[in-house]
Amino acid sequence: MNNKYMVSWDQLHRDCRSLCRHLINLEHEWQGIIAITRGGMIPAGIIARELGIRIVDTISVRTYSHQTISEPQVLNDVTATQNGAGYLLIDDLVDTGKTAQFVRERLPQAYFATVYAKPEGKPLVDAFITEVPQDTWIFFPWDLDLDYAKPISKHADE
Ligand SMILES: O=P(O)(O)OC[C@H]1O[C@H](OP(=O)(O)OP(=O)(O)O)[C@H](O)[C@@H]1O
Ligand SMILES: Nc1nc2[nH]cnc2c(=O)[nH]1
Ligand SMILES: [Mg+2]
Repeated sequence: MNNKYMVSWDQLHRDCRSLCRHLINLEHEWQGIIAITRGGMIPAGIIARELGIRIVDTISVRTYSHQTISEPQVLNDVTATQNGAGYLLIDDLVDTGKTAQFVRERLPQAYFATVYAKPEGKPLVDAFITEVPQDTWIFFPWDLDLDYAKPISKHADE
């Protein structure tokens, strides 16, 4: 994928807090949160803090190896609930929707929210905050490093 969308820790925190405001406006008493690991873990932690939720479970699903998609694989299943009723289901993003569809089949009653969404996958989630184009790869702060940036003009260092 040629285009990149780089997310800083600040932006991630802001976008997670925007998602929290949406969730609070639903005025629902959540039983707990289920994070889809690994990507959903940091957003789920921020949401747990803002909403005062202390029960956080996980379902570990792997669909990608770097940027190559394959079939979703459950590496560790959720334990707290049968069908997700009363739970918030949190992932970092929905792209093709393959992971979301797979998890939804297991937890059909959960309220599914992601921080970022691409057009193909967005119909599969109940809520998201920021839309990113389909041809763009999202880089999260936990995958990035602070590094030297070359000047935009090729004459700048002369
Ligand atoms: O909508 P999709 O096309 O299915 O892509 C979205 C999924 O891909 C990433 O997970 P990944 O499989 O890379 O595992 P990870 O969360 O452990 O990094 C991301 O965290 C979502 O869970
Ligand atoms: N980090 C990251 N993981 C993904 N998994 C599926 N799409 C994406 C993406 O755009 N960025
Ligand atoms: Mg994931």
